[in-house]
Amino acid sequence: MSGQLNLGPQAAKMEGAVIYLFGATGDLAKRKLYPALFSLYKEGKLAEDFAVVGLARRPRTDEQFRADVLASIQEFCRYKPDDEELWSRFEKHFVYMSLDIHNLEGFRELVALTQRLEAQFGIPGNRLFYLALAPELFGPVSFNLREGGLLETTGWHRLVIEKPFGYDRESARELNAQITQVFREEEIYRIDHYLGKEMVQNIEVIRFANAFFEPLWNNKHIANVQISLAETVGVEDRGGYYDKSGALRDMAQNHMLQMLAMIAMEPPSRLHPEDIRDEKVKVLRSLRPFRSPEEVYRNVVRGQYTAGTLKGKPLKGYREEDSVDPASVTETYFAARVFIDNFRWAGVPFYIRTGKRLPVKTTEVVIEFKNAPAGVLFRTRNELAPNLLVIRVNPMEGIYIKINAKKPGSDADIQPVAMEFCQSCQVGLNTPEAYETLLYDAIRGDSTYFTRWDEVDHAWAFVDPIAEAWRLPESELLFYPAGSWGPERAAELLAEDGYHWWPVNGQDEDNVIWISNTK
Ligand SMILES: NC(=O)C1=CN([C@@H]2O[C@H](COP(=O)(O)OP(=O)(O)OC[C@H]3O[C@@H](n4cnc5c(N)ncnc54)[C@H](OP(=O)(O)O)[C@@H]3O)[C@@H](O)[C@H]2O)C=CC1
Ligand SMILES: O=C1O[C@H](COP(=O)(O)O)[C@@H](O)[C@H](O)[C@H]1O
Repeated sequence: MSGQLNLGPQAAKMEGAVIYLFGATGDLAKRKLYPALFSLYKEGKLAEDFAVVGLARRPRTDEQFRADVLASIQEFCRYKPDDEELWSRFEKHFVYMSLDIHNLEGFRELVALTQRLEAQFGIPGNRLFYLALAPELFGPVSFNLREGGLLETTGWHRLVIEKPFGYDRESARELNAQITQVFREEEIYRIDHYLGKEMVQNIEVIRFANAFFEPLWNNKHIANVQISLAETVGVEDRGGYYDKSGALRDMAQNHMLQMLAMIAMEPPSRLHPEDIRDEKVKVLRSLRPFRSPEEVYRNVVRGQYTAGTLKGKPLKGYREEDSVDPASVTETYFAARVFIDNFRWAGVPFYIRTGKRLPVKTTEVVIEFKNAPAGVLFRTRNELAPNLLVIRVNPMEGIYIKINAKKPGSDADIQPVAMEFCQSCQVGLNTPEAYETLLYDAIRGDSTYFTRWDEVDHAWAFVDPIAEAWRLPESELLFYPAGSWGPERAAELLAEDGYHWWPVNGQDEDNVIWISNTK
């Protein structure tokens, strides 16, 4: 039922709803959620039958709240609110109520406000509860929504929750037990914003809508898979959260394993949310677990940035960042060699890495194919480069394939040629933001690109032994200067298997010829 892939007769239907934004004064609402709502409205994806109730403890009048929303859209939205008539229609849908989520009486008052909004905007009793709150508040909000009477409605009700979903498997299970006392699994939409990205959703299309990739998509033809999620930013003003989380929990447990699952899953029998998620779960269940701390140390790299420079600008080390423990051992870099123990992928290493304060901001997936049979043809020529399929997720979007071809005018010298489809160059960088896509899907009831509980549970099962091994005194934290590519050990991981990390972000070896819709 995905809007992106399956807009057929069974496409999810857009219905009006009251959207309750818990955490309305917070950073996420400001940077992502208000801009997403405005873009949806501007593009006509939200009609007039909706209302947004901003909820947080701070006092705000409706007017102040609307001014905050306007400021956030001016700063962060891909559309500017310069059409006054459109803006004045849009802002009327926003109201604010000061509410401490522990105050049950306040939830009862919210019922009265809801009824007024439903009547005013002709909303048929549908309610979307978006929790842009710290996870420890998810349980109490859920209980108070039920006890306060907000779930007694003639329409649907859905709960959208932010990451992190737990700190480890046990805490995730506790959290899930709390919210499932109130909401059914199919009413819970767990956000992983990477699943809302155009090119992550495009993985399915590239794989399943092209005849020539899928037959090669296995251990007979693929040598290794590399997933890089590099960031130039440090921890910014989120040091308090990040120092307790680290790259493993912040990025690997969710975004990286989700991308890995999309690359590795079997074709689903239908493009139905449950069928797709069933296939992803099978991948996560097949991840080879690290059975001892030694296995973790052999296959996983844990790094932290020290002071360095990026584009000539001096940068502090992680331990000097605001709200970070000066003796912190939290990792800002994570890399691992991972295997999927199933028939399709047996023996194929998946190398995954993520880090803060790396030289470029980029998310890319490289599929490296096995070489043509060695020594049969062209053995006297220069060494052949392997074929690559590269999926560029973020911020540039597109794909390229790298093949070998004869160097024109030469004596049949062979050179690599990269053929690129740069999607963002063609449509501009104005593709929908992940949060736009996901909010739209949640309102339409399309859960394809939200993580189901069993996915989260299996991801924690894989990650927990790594975190446990890192707690032992013999675990080594490697340091890398800000602005570098991370600890050298991450390169050794691949070198041990005869591979190397392919350059990302369109950088490449000098001898590659580019054929691109950009150049
Ligand atoms: N910011 C980001 O980029 C990302 C955030 N997330 C997740 O989103 C969630 C929110 O993050 P973020 O916006 O950054 O956090 P902030 O700390 O900026 O905002 C928290 C919000 O919660 C409200 N709040 C806190 N306690 C209560 C309470 N008892 N009753 C009612 N409201 C309360 C605060 O408002 P007030 O103080 O007025 O009550 C504020 O609006 C977290 O789970 C985070 O991990 C996930 C990915 C990215
Ligand atoms: O979830 C998170 O993602 C961001 C990176 O997201 P992107 O869309 O900008 O690639 C990361 O900076 C943050 O630490 C993490 O919580």
